[in-house]
Amino acid sequence: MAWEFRKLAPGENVAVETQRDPFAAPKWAPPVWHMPEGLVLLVNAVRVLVRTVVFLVRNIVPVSAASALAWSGYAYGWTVPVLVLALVGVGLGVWAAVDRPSFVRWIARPVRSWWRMAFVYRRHWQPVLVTAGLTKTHHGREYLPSLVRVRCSPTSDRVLVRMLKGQAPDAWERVAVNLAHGFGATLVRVRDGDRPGRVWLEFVRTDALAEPIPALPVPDASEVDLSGLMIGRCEDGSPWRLRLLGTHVLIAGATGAGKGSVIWSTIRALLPLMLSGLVEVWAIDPKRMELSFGRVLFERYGRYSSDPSGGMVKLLETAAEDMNERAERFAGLTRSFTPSAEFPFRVIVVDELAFLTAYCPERDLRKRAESALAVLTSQGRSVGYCVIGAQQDARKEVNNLRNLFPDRIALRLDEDEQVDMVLGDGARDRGALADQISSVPQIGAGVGFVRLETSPDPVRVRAAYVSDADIRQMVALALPDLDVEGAA
Ligand SMILES: Nc1ncnc2c1ncn2[C@@H]1O[C@H](COP(=O)(O)OP(=O)(O)OP(=O)(O)O)[C@@H](O)[C@H]1O
Repeated sequence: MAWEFRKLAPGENVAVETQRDPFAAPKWAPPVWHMPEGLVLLVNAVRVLVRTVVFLVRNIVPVSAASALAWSGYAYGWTVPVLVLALVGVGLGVWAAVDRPSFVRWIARPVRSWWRMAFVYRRHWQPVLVTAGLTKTHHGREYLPSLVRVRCSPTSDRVLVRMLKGQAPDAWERVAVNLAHGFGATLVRVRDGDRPGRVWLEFVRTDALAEPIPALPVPDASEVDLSGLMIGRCEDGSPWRLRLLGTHVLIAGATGAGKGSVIWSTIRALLPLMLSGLVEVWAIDPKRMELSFGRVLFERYGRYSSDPSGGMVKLLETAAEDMNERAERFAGLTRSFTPSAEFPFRVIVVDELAFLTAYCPERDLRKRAESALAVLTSQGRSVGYCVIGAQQDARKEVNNLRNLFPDRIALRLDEDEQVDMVLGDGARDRGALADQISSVPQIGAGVGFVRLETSPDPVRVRAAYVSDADIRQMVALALPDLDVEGAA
C-alpha cells in the first residue's frame, strides 16, 4: 500500500493512503514510523541517564551521605557506619537540646520541607493538578506546572510553583479549594512569587491563631516604637506590629469581632509613653462600654467624652483646632514629627465611628463630626495626630471617610463584599476571608486581616486579649493613688 502525507493545519501532518481515484473518499490513518531498535535503546538510555543525574544533583546531600556510609561499611565492616550514625544521632540530640532555634532552622525545618516535598507534594502533584484543571494537553502531550521549592513552618507549607507559560495567578485562586482538599490542607492562599511566572501557594495545615493570646506585657518606654507597636501575633508566629506614626487606622468588625482587643492592646503598648507625657489618648466613647473602663486613664493622660449631646463632637473639633495650630507652628520648620512634652503624639480613639457620622439623630452634630474627622484624618498625620476609628458596618453609606484611613484592619465581617470595601479591591481573592472568621469568641475574636506596607497580600493576625483585669492593672500602674476597684 502506498502512502502520501497531507498537511491539515500548521504542524499537523497525517499519512493518507494514496488513491488513484480522485473522487474516492480519503482513508485517514496515523503515520507510523519504524525506528531502528538501536535508536530506541539509545534514546531510553539517554533519558535514564539524564533523570539519574537530575536526581543526584537535586539530592546531593543525602546521596553523598548514603554513599559514604555504604563505602565505609564495605571497606571497614558494618560497625563503622552504625557507629557514625549513632554519633550523628547523639550530636543532633545535643544540638537540639542546647540550641533548639538553630537546630530547627538548620536541620528540622529543611528535613521536614524535603520530606513533605517528596511525599506529599511531588507524589500527588500530577493527579491533583490534572483534576483541578491546571494542566494543558496539546497534541497529545501533557504540560504540567513545576514544583520549585517547599518551605515548612509549624503551621503551614509554602510551595513555590512555576506556572505554565500564559497562566496567571487567578487560575490558581479559582481552584484553591480543590488544591486544599487535594493536598490535605485546611486552606490555600495564592501569593505572588519571587518573579513573574511563579506563585507561592500557602497551604495552611493548622490554625496558628486558634488560641486566644493573653495581654502582652506592658513594654519599657524605650521599647515603644510608634511605627510598630506590638499588639498581637501574625499567622507565621511573628509579632503583629501596628503603625500609628504618620497614619490613621480603621478597625472594621461585626459586633463581638474583638475591636476592643485591638484598641486596648494598642493603648497598652502606648502606656509607658502616656505616663511620660509623650503620648495622649483622647477617647470618644459613644457606646459607653469599651472605653469607659479606662475613663480615669484617659482623663488623666488625655481626654474622654461619651456625651452624645455635643461633647464628643466638641472634643473632635478641639483636636482639629489644635492640630491646625500645630500645623501653623511647624510650617516650614520641620517635616517629620517627633513627640515631645510640649507637642505630644495624640491618638484620637473613636469607638463607633458610624454613631458620629451616620446614626447620631442630630444632623448638625453629624456634619460637624464628619468635617472634624475629615480635617484630622486628611492633615493630622504629619503633625502628630493619629485617628483610630472602630466601626461595625463597613458599607459606604455608613462611613464615607473610609478612604481617609490609610491602614485598615478587617476583623470578622458579616458579608463577603465588605472585605474588599475595608481592605481594598481584590483583598478577598488574595485570601482575606474575614467573612469566614469564626463567631465563637474563643476562636475568632480579635482575629483579622491586615495589609502590610511591604506586600499587597493580606496577612492574618490576632490581637492579644486585654481583659478587664488587665485594664485595671494598667489603671493601677498609671494612677497608683487611685482606688481602682472603686473607679471601675
Ligand atoms: N483578642 C481576643 N481574644 C479572645 N477573645 C476575645 C478577644 N477580643 C475579644 N474577645 C472576646 O470577645 C468578646 C467581644 O469582644 P469585643 O467586645 O471587643 O467586640 P467588639 O468588636 O468591640 O464588639 P461590639 O462592636 O459589639 O462592641 C469579648 O467579651 C471577649 O470575651
